[in-house]
Amino acid sequence: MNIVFVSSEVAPWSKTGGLGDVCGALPQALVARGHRVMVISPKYQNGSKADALYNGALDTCTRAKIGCFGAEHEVGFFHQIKNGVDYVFVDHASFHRKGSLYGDSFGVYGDNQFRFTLLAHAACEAPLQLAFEGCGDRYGKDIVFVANDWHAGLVPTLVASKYRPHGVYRDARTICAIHNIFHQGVEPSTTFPCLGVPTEWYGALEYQYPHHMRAHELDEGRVVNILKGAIATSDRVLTVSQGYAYEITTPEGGKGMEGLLLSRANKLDGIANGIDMDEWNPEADPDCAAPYSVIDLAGKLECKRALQKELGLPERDDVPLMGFIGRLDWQKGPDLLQQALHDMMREDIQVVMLGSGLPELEDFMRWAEGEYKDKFRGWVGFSVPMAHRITAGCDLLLMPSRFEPCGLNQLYAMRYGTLPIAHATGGLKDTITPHNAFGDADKVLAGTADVNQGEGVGTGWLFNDMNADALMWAIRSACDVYRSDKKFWRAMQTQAMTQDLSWNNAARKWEQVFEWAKMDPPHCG
Ligand SMILES: Nc1ncnc2c1ncn2[C@@H]1O[C@H](COP(=O)(O)OP(=O)(O)O[C@H]2O[C@H](CO)[C@@H](O)[C@H](O)[C@H]2O)[C@@H](O)[C@H]1O
Repeated sequence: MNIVFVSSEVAPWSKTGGLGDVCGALPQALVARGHRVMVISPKYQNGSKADALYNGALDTCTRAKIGCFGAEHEVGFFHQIKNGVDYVFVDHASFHRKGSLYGDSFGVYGDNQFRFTLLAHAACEAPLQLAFEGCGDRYGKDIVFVANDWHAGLVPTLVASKYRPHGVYRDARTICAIHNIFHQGVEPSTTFPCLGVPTEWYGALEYQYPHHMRAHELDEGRVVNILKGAIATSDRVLTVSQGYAYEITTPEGGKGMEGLLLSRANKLDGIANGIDMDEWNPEADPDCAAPYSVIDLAGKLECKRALQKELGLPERDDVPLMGFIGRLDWQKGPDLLQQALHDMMREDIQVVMLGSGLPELEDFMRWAEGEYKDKFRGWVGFSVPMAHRITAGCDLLLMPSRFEPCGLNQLYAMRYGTLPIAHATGGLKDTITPHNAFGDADKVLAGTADVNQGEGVGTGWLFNDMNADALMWAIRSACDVYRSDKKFWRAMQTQAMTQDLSWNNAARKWEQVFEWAKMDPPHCG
């Protein structure tokens, strides 16, 4: 199949979180399975040394003129092949600015709707227009589009409204891939004429907030919601775990989309993410102090000592060292660690948090470090090498997410023999097997345990209630095993490290969804 991913981020060129990781790695796994895959993303330039990442991408000299926001805008396309994938970067002045991908210290950019409208239009044109010199024909019209999150969400709506009625993309299918339903691309309904979507399709994008969410008596709560349009017009909807696929059909998890998603339940699937086995490989991780594997974990202790040293924590082998890596926002639940801090610090443990986000939580990390000098470190910022060192050097990884569509850090952690302690939600619940005190550690260590028959020991701890008591219960339970039963701990590490977390597994399931999409007639248009 010819498959075209559209995404606002793709690692290593651009990344603020898991979306970048997925769009960097999954396409390569699909290529390895014999597909032709293109990834389309903006060519961000912020004046830092990260701009050089795009040096390998060559100008295709193809330009597309995009009619939206009351004018015609010209975009360019840059192209680079990596591991068989065609990475295409859309070039426009609005992607060149200081700050991060979506905003700067003043908040999110006011023109994000414009920037990502351009991306979606450009992505629809690329398979028709781009012929890569020496690399075969155009992708053409018989393709599968994967529109990731709201930033790419106009793609299914454009295919249905602008192309199919004119006989283009009749054989193409569109998949709306939801990595996070929290962000939907919502703007006042008056912006609809700017989007370049035919007028009669307004209803696909319209969303009306319920009464209690409106500002005043005269506010009708009408908006254009790009993700809603994608869910309504795409041929299938896919999200990144089965648990989350269910949660988004409920009022608690759907963020207003639950009704529409329920109506499309027969076209909704959930597939847990895999991980990039080369980038996250404890046997060859250039950011870590020593290599190690499930056969010989000696290097993990060296990584722990090196991390303690780097952070200026007491270098003790016997103390459980716990990490947190993630955006400091409501989703990831760092405020729960804030609430539980004093209880945690009463235990004989060490904690390191890496993250950036809400200023009050960044300040909390700085304050906690001063308050608990021997036990707590807060690393404010975004550092991929540091994330690797924490993943390798810690004994446990804390993931108190309020909701988590899939989560990648717990997968990385398990590969590194670092056991996750997580809130039982979404993909965390799907991918972590809870500690089973009745499991057979000997069999797990010998590689003969039948995990489906209850012989597994588990790969981490899950707590059900989103409160400090539940978190502390899980932390104490984990510390208890860590201190009192080294063999059981080793067995849990073994079970965690020997799982198949590769993308190949997930890519096979994505392929199945593409096939189902191809079998059905187009949903719209
Ligand atoms: N300060 C920091 N320094 C260095 N690295 C940092 C960092 N903060 C975060 N990261 C990295 O960013 C990535 C975060 O990935 P996640 O999947 O956990 O979350 P995210 O919410 O961004 O993704 C959304 O999309 C993904 C992909 O589908 C889903 O798994 C997830 O549940 C959903 O919320 C990891 O690679 C992590 O190491």
